[in-house]
Amino acid sequence: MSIVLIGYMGSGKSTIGRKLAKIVDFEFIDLDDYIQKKENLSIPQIFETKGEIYFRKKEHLYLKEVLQLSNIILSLGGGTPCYGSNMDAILNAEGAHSIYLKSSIPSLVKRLTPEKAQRPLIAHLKTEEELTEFIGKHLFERSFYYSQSNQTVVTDGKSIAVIAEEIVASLF
Ligand SMILES: Nc1ncnc2c1ncn2[C@@H]1O[C@H](COP(=O)(O)OP(=O)(O)O)[C@@H](O)[C@H]1O
Ligand SMILES: O=C(O)C1=C[C@@H](OP(=O)(O)O)[C@@H](O)[C@H](O)C1
Ligand SMILES: [Mg+2]
Repeated sequence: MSIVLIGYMGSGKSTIGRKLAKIVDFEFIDLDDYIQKKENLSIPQIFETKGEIYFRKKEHLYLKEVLQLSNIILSLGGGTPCYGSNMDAILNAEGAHSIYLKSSIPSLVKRLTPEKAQRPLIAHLKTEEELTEFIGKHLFERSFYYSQSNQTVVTDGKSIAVIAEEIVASLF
């Protein structure tokens, strides 16, 4: 069995995935890290030099690759389930259990403000108001995909450790 973490940028996929993998002693794969290693470029460099469409093509290719693996905790990028046939591939992958880490707009704004620069889609947004407006619209569009996950876990007001333990308790 594998666990696939889904959710908007800043929902905690990478941080919670790493923690979860330690608890259950599964291999941890962060799809963004996987792409960066395979392409030998950082995510901002890929967007800057090759463009978003190239990134989405590689994201699809490597998603299919890692979905073949078992006993992994897989943290996706925020956009992964929202392009092409990716969400269907996740839902149909054998032994994969998908979890949507659901976070409110204010929580996302708070977590993403200090980390905007590493995320090309929001790096240009200057004020808290701009970030709030962008996330509100973007999350509305993407929720259609996220909400197809097998399970939803609300993250607001919970620490990383509490969320990881909640997931473990719900699964085993
Ligand atoms: N539940 C939480 N409580 C407090 N901080 C959090 C929580 N979830 C994530 N964070 C913080 O938000 C930032 C983004 O988390 P990250 O795991 O990179 O999100 P994602 O991979 O979903 O974009 C990190 O600094 C992380 O420590
Ligand atoms: O939401 C998105 O489209 C993206 C989210 C990022 O991952 P995180 O959700 O881990 O920040 C990364 O894949 C890329 O910057 C694009
Ligand atoms: Mg991440």
